Amino acid sequence: MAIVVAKFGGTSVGTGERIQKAAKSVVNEYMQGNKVIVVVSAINKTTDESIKLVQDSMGKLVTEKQLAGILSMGEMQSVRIMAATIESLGVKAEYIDPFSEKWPVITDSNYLEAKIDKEKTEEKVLTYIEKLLDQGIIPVVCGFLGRDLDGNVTTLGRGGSDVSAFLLGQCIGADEVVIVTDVKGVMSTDPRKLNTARKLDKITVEEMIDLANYGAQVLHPNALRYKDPSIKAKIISFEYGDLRVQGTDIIGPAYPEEDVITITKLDEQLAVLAVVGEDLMNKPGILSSITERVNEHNLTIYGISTGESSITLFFKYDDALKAHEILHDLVINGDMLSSISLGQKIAMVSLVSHEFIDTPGIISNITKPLHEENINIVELSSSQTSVVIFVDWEDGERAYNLVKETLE
Ligand SMILES: Nc1ncnc2c1ncn2[C@@H]1O[C@H](COP(=O)(O)OP(=O)(O)O)[C@@H](O)[C@H]1O
Ligand SMILES: N[C@@H](CC(=O)OP(=O)(O)O)C(=O)O
Repeated sequence: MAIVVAKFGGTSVGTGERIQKAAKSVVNEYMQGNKVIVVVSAINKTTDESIKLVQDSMGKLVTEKQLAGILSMGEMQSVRIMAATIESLGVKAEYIDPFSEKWPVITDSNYLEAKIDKEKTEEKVLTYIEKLLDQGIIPVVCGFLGRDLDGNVTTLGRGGSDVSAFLLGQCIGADEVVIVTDVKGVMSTDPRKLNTARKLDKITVEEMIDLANYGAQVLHPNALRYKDPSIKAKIISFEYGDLRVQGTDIIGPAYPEEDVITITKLDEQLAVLAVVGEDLMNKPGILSSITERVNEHNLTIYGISTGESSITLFFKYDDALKAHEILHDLVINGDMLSSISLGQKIAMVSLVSHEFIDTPGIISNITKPLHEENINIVELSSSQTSVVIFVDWEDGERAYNLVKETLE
C-alpha cells in the first residue's frame, strides 16, 4: 500500500468538470489500495483576482496579515469543493484548512512568505494526517497556506501549493508526490513562450530547481527542498484524469537534504588565461569565436567571465598551455583582440546550496573571511544556487578550509 500525495494546481480544478475528473483520479488511486493525501490550489485565477480586488479597494493600505487572510479564501473554497466531490463518489474525505484542529503546516508569522517550521509540521502530520489515512479517509489539504503559532493564517508565497505537497510528502514518508497541472510535464521551455517546446521524460532535482529559479512557473523552486531521493515525483497533465499517466519524472536529489551546502575544492591545478581587446562588450561573436576554437581541441573550460576589455577563462593547467597557443593564433590573425596573457596557477572552490537564492549576504559571508586572511580572489562567479571562487593555487587549501569553517 503506497502513500501518494496528489497536488492539483489552479487550472486542474478550474471548472466543475475538471474538479470531477480530479476527484475521480483520486478515488481511482484509493480504490487500488493506496493512501492518498490531496493538496489543492485555489480555483483558476482566484488568487490573482483577490489581489486585484484588494488593490482596487484599498491599494497599499492593506496589511500583510489582512492580505494573507483574504488570499487564503481561494484554497478554503477549493478544498471544500474537492472534499465534497470525492464524497459524492462514495469515498470518505475531509477538508483541512488552517482553522482546523488537524491543520499541519506550521510557520512563522511572515504572513506572505512564511517560513515553515518543519519539526512542528511533521508532528502535526504524524498526529492528524496519518490517522485520517489509517481510517481510510482522504485528507484534502489547502495548498499555499500555513498557520503561525498564534493561529493566524499565513501563505507560503505565490505558487506555494507545490511546496505544501512536497512538505507533506516528506513528513508522512510518502512513496510518491504527483503534481497535476495544465501542461503534459516539464517542457524544454515554457510552451506559452515557444510552441516548439517538447516534454521531457525526466529531469533531475538539481536541473528542476535551476529551471524554476529562473522563472519556470511549473514548479515552485522551494518545493524540491522537501524531496528525498526515495520519494518518487512527477509532473503530469490534468487532462487524462489519471494519476498513473506518464509525465515528467523528477529524479534525485543526488545530495540528501541534510547536505544543505556542499563545498568542494577541485584537486587539480587550473590556470587562468585573459584575452584582451578594446570594447569587447560591443563585439558580437567574440565569445563564440573563442569557445569554438577551444572546443575544436576538446579543452574543457572551468570558468569564463567577460568584462569591458578582457575575457578570462579557466582551464586545467596543461589545457591552459594549449589554449594559450590556440587563442594566441586567434588574437594575431583577427582584428577583435589585441593580446593574451597566461596567468598564475589557480585553485577552484565550489559551493552549491539551494538556500543561496534566499540567503541575503551570502557572497559577503564567503568573501569576508578570505579578505581577513589576505587571500586574493582572482575571480568569483555566482548563480542562484552556486558560487565558484578562483584563488591562487597556494591559497586554495586555506580558502577551502576558511569557507568550510564559516558556512558549515
Ligand atoms: N519548462 C516549462 N515546462 C512546463 N511548463 C512551464 C515551463 N516553464 C514555464 N511553464 C509554465 O508553467 C505553467 C504551469 O504552472 P502553473 O500555472 O503555476 O500551474 P498550476 O496552476 O497547475 O500550479 C504552464 O502552463 C507553463 O506555461
Ligand atoms: N493559489 C496560490 C497557490 C498556488 O500554488 O497556485 P497554483 O498551484 O495554481 O500555481 C497562487 O496562485 O499563488
